[in-house]
Amino acid sequence: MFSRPPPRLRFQPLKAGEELIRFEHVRKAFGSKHIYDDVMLSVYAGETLTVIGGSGTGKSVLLKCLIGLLRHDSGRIFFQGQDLTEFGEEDFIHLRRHVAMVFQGAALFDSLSVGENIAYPLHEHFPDMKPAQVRERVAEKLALVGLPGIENMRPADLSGGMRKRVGLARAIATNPEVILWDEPTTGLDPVTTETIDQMIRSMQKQLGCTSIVVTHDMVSAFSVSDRIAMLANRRIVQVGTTEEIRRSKVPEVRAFLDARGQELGRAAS
Ligand SMILES: Nc1ncnc2c1ncn2[C@@H]1O[C@H](COP(=O)(O)OP(=O)(O)OP(=O)(O)O)[C@@H](O)[C@H]1O
Repeated sequence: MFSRPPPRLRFQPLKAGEELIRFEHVRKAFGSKHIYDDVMLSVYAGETLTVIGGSGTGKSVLLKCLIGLLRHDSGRIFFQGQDLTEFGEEDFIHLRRHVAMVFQGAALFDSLSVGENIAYPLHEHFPDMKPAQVRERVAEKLALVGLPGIENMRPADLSGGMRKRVGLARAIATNPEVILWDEPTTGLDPVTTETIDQMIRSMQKQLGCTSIVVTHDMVSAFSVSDRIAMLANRRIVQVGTTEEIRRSKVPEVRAFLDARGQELGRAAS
């Protein structure tokens, strides 16, 4: 009988503040288009780190390389000291039970109900889970994102904000320790944006999750982050606390913030 090899990932419970993820001299190109020449970045357990940068600088690609949806060309990506460069697809499937991604646009399956969408990763990662346990887990996660009892609705009937929250409920169904947020507030109105920002913060406070957020919404970035890293010129040009970034003299960061000064001014007024 075919048997799966044992997962390579040895996952240990996290201690807040310990280095959890490290990008070391990571390079990535698509054909002749160089995305990263030398990306260096550490992420610490329990923090919310936001990656900012202009359009097309490779913010989403960074998240995808971390969970094996894309492979980097050289350099190393470590997760709890384990080198993901050596991981195969089976290992990444196991990793994605611990590191879940909330996709831009939620990426729900329109042919499935909300409940079936949230149950999907449970079937993938816990095939022996009993139907009653699955139903209970789905209900628990929907309640956590403030949408109790909508299991039977269809994704097509949901507002943009609701879709994002269902996408979050699906991402956290397996109780992951790390949540990756790809443009969580893009295309949302200010009130819904504030709700999603609160969700990011509450995942950290209530569940102790580590979050990596990718956004070009600087109001959200300053609101949710412990630290901010900026991607420009194919590398991380600065990483620091929100205050350090606000007062940054790094030219790429300054230019990025100044271009968004109006947006930030509006949020402050
Ligand atoms: N699978 C792929 N094949 C080829 N090119 C890709 C692929 N994925 C991303 N790219 C390219 O890599 C670059 C970085 O993409 P990425 O989505 O990470 O940008 P981003 O910084 O998240 O931008 P945005 O803020 O506009 O979403 C873009 O030029 C994109 O077209």
